[in-house]
Amino acid sequence: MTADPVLRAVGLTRVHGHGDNAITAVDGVDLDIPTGQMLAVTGPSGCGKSTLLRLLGGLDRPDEGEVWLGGRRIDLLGERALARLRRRTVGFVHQDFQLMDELTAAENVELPALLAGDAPRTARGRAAALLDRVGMADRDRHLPSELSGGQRQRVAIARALVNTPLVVFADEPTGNLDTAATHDILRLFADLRAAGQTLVLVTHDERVAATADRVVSLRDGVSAGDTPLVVGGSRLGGLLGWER
Ligand SMILES: Nc1ncnc2c1ncn2[C@@H]1O[C@H](COP(=O)(O)OP(=O)(O)OP(=O)(O)O)[C@@H](O)[C@H]1O
Repeated sequence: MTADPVLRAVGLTRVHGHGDNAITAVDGVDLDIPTGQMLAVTGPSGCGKSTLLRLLGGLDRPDEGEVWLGGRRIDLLGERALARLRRRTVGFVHQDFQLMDELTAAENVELPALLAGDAPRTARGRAAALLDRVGMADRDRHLPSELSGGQRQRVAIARALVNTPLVVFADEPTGNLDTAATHDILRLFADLRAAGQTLVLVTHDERVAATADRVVSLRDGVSAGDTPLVVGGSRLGGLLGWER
């Protein structure tokens, strides 16, 4: 067991459906994720990766087991308390970006800060700084429809960061991107990790998994392997073509 993990799962189990249609998507998973770790969850289609991610991020509740985030048990919280905690401590990045079509890039990033109670000016300032950080400062007034896939994903990452979450979760964040855009997003995740951000990614792309500190493989909802990779070293630098 890791000392003081930022995220901990104990005996996590989630069954979808009922009776004959019941599927145990996640089956007794234990996981400790220390602050600053970049963890990749891999495995074949349907093995439970997304379900596990949603449980860890408080978007879904386990049928059995516990989820601890920032030292707090979250699976027993009521809906409102969980939503409030999620807003402040969790950032989510989806494969299909899930930006609001009618809002500009800047407004998309500001929105979670406003919902969390920040003053409009504060939210605007935070959004501007984050769009700059992800290389999108010059596109802040564009609508999502006016951006490429990679640019949309960068906006989605800025949005995930706006409330300085304890953990950023990403579900196949490069699944809809071409090679060049994938490379940009991986570089951005590597920068976040270097800045101490804890990241949990779901991917079936081995190139993406290879940029993580640690890879957990799932098979039929069960952890089938847990591989620590070289941390902060040549493996990541070599893959991205740059030295840390
Ligand atoms: N809401 C749901 N209702 C019923 N079954 C579900 C639901 N969500 C997921 N499942 C089932 O649970 C299992 C795990 O699904 P999950 O989406 O977590 O897998 P995954 O590894 O992320 O798959 P993929 O790589 O294809 O996205 C699958 O058999 C899936 O069909």
